Amino acid sequence: MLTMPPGALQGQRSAGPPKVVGEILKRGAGPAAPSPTVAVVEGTAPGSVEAPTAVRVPAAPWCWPRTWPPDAASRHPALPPPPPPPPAARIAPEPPGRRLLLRSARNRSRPRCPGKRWRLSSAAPAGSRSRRPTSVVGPRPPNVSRYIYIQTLAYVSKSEPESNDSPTELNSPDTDAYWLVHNEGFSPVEYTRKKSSDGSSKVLVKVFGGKEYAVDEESLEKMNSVKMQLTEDLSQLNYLNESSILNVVRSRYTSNLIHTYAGPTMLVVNPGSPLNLYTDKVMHMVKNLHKINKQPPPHVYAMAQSVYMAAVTTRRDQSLIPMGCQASGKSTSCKHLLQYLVQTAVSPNKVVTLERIEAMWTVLEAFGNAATANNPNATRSVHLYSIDLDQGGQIASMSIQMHFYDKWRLIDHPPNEFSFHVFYYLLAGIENIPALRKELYLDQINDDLKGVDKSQAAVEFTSLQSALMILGFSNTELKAIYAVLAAIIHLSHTKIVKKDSIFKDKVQWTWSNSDAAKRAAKCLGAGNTDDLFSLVFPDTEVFKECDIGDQLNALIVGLYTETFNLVASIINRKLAPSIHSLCSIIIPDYPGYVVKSKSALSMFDFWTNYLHERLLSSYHNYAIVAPLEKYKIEKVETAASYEAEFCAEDHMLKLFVGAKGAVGFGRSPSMVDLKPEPCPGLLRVLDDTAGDTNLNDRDLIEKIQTFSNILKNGNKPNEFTLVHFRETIPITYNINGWINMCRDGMAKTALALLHDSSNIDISTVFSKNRGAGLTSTLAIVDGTQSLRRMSSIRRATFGSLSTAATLKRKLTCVQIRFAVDGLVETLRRTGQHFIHCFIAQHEAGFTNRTDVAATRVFHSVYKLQSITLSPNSNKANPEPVACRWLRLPHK
Ligand SMILES: Nc1ncnc2c1ncn2[C@@H]1O[C@H](COP(=O)(O)OP(=O)(O)OP(=O)(O)O)[C@@H](O)[C@H]1O
Repeated sequence: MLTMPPGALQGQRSAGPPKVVGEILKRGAGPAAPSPTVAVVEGTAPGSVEAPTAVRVPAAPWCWPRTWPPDAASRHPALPPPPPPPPAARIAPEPPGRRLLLRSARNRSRPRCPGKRWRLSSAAPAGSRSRRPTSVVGPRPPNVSRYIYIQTLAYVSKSEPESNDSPTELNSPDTDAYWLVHNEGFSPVEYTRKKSSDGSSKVLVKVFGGKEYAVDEESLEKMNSVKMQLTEDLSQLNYLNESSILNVVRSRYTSNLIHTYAGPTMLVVNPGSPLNLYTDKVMHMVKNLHKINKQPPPHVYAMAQSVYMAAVTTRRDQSLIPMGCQASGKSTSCKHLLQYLVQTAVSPNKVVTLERIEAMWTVLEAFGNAATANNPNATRSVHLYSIDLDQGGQIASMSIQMHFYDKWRLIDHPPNEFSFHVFYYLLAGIENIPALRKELYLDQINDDLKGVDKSQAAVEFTSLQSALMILGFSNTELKAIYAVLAAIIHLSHTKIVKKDSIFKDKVQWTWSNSDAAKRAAKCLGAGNTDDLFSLVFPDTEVFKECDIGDQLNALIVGLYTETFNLVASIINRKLAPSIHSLCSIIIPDYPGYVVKSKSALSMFDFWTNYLHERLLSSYHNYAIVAPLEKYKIEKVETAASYEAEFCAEDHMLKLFVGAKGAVGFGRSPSMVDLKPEPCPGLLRVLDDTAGDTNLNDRDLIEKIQTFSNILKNGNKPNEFTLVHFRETIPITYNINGWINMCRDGMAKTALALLHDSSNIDISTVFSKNRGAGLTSTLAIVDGTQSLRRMSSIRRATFGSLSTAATLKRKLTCVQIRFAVDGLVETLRRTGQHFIHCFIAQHEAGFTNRTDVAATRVFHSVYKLQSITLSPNSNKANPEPVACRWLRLPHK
């Protein structure tokens, strides 16, 4: 279980930049540096990037056309097109009053637009080109130091985006430039003239300084002025299309500007290596800009500040939800958000301090993170951080909820991946504590750290220990936790095998490695090996041969789950005293989804993707459905096609939860309904199959295969494919062992074993702790203000266990469904704010269309929001470009 290939731990914390991004950075990033071939893609993890057919991009943006692939002409054979229809203005200009109304609504929910605000308050005469009289910032407030004030002024002057509302600019020759979208990416071209000789719809475009091509008009996207290249807010773009959005994000990224506003949400591109962006100075700057009523440039700190202000002014719970694939930077963003909040809303009682937050992070990473193929420090558990604010807007307390984690990783994991960090830390670090090592019999384990950077792991163990001390773990608690971890390590060295028996008709079982079993029994305080065996398998006759091994695995999982629960509950004890709080800021951190993987994905990835689907649905509702509803009420005209394209039914959610369950997703509670339904969802099929003890994996795949036509069979008989995220990312799952994983037989046994342990430390600590062991799958740690307010999770999980569904509810799969429902419902009740995290993929051309699935998902939202909400929408032709991505075939 714990064996690691060489170099396993070497890359963890000190991993440096992911390979791909590292290569980009090596080429040099900065305004003066040549633009690297970078497309911003979400969904391709660094480790799994396949180098696409790269489009070579010269240094200056205006030379990009040379990258046009040689076979482009054959793909777009030159045919004379008919004259183009004038681009239809899809959105009627808003009446002035209504526009104001909309803008004010937008301003409430998002950071203010600096340019607009400045022009409104400017004393400059009409038509003046002077951009910034100092009066805009106003006199220095008494509480702002002169130094900071001057610095801030200088910063504001630099960060002011280029003015883009002058009609002359909009009609500049720049606007004759287009992006030509092709299979390899997008290239800037000059629109020349229509070809109509053969009556086809092809148009002639000229690559800057190069050849002419006849292309479909549909493949052209209007280019924005070059001045908008580094715009801070995508909604400020005059022409919103996928190429322009990617071009801005890409250009900003190469200038080390990794944050970009996109209406009320924010995009963050993972720089891959630490940038000097998260310093105290930046934090002060964001705070000071806020004090002088000025919108800070895009930054996660700015996002945290606006969410904090929303919580304080509305007294309503707010949430900040990072979204993205594996290694896209979600956890890093969460850390920075927490860091800013803790330093801004200083806890008066000193309960929540930066030191404790960092310690909490270290502990949770050790227990809940693991090295995967895509990320050496991948989050493998779902957490919800809740910061509770008091009447004065200061932090009263903080709590974490741990929802579910990749417990199956304890038993088995892909060959190039590892188990949870804590095991390696313990094995390496305990070498420096010989007495404890001997006490836990870990001196007899010598192969688990083969190839591991032991010194690095030992350093991590030291910091884990100091973090545990900071969080108030007592010596007894530490000893109990280490003992259970050591027992898990010993149990992983043994199996259950058949024993030679004198009774021919009776099968007898024993430990394959009785020494390891003995050590485990001693660590757990469970007597000798026979005692442990009879505790785990009270009646071996009822077990089938294949189930015996599963019982042992389930015991290991049960023990680790209880330990993880205990850790979470002790952290909460320290950070969440019973103090009255008014509202909370909630930040979820959860594993990212995997887009490209060499092997089919596991059940945990299935659940993670389900969670992502649900959050994407919430986001979709927040960003598209809700604004459209508002327009309807306010009788603002919008393009009908938007509704058709964006508000279409979400087939994937319907597939997951059935037609009935999918109704009202994102807007109304959608707790799992266990009553029979004619068209049950995929999750129900899983529950039903796992609930029937006579069925196995083969039955499950049979049921799945006859389930729906949008669900495709994988390459192998035990695989199936789902096209996730609004039908953009196909993901293949391998269902081997799913049914056993769903049946959680040993949770109670593990808890009972710990409670009845003859090891006083273990029995005291585990029976004393209330939060531990409520269920084996999720730890709902009780007792804090925010949790009392957000009772949905507890109700969903523990309510009415006497119904006929009780049995089913004990299944792991049902518990995870409840956990996801509860989590999404908790977030739904708050004011939601989203941060989209992305990975830059080098050598992807300007964008590899087949890889930008998530980009397709997110940009459409900005297109809609920006065009309908942007003050620019009636100044130039906004030319909403049809969403081709919806029609692109998957490769
Ligand atoms: N803003 C940033 N600045 C510097 N490095 C970053 C930033 N964001 C992410 N990284 C780096 O990228 C790597 C992956 O980040 P992180 O673990 O936060 O991703 P994640 O989305 O949480 O991944 P997973 O879903 O696998 O948990 C880390 O090594 C981290 O240091």
